[in-house]
Amino acid sequence: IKFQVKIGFYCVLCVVASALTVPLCLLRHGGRTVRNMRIIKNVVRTFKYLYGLRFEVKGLEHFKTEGPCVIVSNHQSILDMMGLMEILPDGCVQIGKRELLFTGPVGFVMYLGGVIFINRKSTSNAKSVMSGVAQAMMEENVKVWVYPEGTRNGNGDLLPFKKGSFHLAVQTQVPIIPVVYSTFTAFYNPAKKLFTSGKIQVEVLPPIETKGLTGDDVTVLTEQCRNTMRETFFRLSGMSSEANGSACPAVQ
Ligand SMILES: CCCCC/C=C\C/C=C\CCCCCCCC(=O)SCCNC(=O)CCNC(=O)[C@H](O)C(C)(C)COP(=O)(O)OP(=O)(O)OC[C@H]1O[C@@H](n2cnc3c(N)ncnc32)[C@H](O)[C@@H]1OP(=O)(O)O
Ligand SMILES: CCCCCCCC/C=C\CCCCCCCC(=O)OC[C@@H](O)COP(=O)(O)O
Repeated sequence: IKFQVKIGFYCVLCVVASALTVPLCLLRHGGRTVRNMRIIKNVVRTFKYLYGLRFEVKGLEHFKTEGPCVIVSNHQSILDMMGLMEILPDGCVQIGKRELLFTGPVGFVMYLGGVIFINRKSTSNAKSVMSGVAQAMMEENVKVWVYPEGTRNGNGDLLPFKKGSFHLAVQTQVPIIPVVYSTFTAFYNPAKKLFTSGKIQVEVLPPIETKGLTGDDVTVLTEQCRNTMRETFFRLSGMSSEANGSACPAVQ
């Protein structure tokens, strides 16, 4: 029951905070713009105190690169939104599934913040949205945050990566900046109905340059980036990776 109440409260909090933030965004900037993300970020960053969550962040200097880039990170839960806002650089929009647009005030505030919605059920639609993103990224100098696993995954490992964000980076020749969050399983586990306070280690990794790469390099690039993120994920989570690809808690 306590678990459901905490998650329920999180959803209510998101809805109420969004409903209050929508007028702020409209009054401040008049409509959809990535500049609203600053307002949203400041609101969301207060949520962690209600849940006793702490973020320990390393590598923020890697965000200091000027100009557009593609940020990729692991995706464990709807709670990731707090981790995202904890470190989100200015001028950065996220790619989200289209269904999120229809969540009332939450969808509206995402829209106002510039979130780009994709239809995951249609590869051709998702690809054409991504090529629009490529153009906007370069013309409007924005960064794009993508969850390359394409869905939430709380199983203590990373899912295979979708290639859309890597195509995007190669097509625009911008760097990829990986961000890794340690596993939530010690404090948040829906299967065990566990949701307590906890600490999350976050690491922003050095940019991966894509200058000179072509579409033919995307598969290798995707795999290399995933391997680096996976190693970091296990290290930050205090786990050791096994040769068969599964993960187990380190014996310490
Ligand atoms: C104030 C209070 C506020 C309260 C809170 C409210 C709001 C907070 C505000 C903001 C927070 C926002 C947070 C948003 C989080 C949202 C998280 C999500 O929704 S995650 C789910 C959606 N995201 C993704 O899916 C991204 C990752 N997916 C991809 O990149 C995919 O590749 C894809 C582009 C979606 C396409 O996927 P699909 O499954 O259809 O196809 P494949 O990936 O299998 O690709 C098939 C084939 O095509 C090639 N390909 C892919 N993309 C391209 C491309 N751009 N160009 C060329 N080719 C492409 C790919 O390589 C495959 O070919 P092959 O197998 O031969 O290699
Ligand atoms: C009028 C309709 C009202 C509906 C009320 C909706 C209530 C909104 C509830 C919770 C808000 C939490 C918003 C956090 C945003 C985080 C986005 C997120 O993490 O989405 C999950 C998505 O990445 C992957 O989805 P799947 O794992 O594939 O599934």
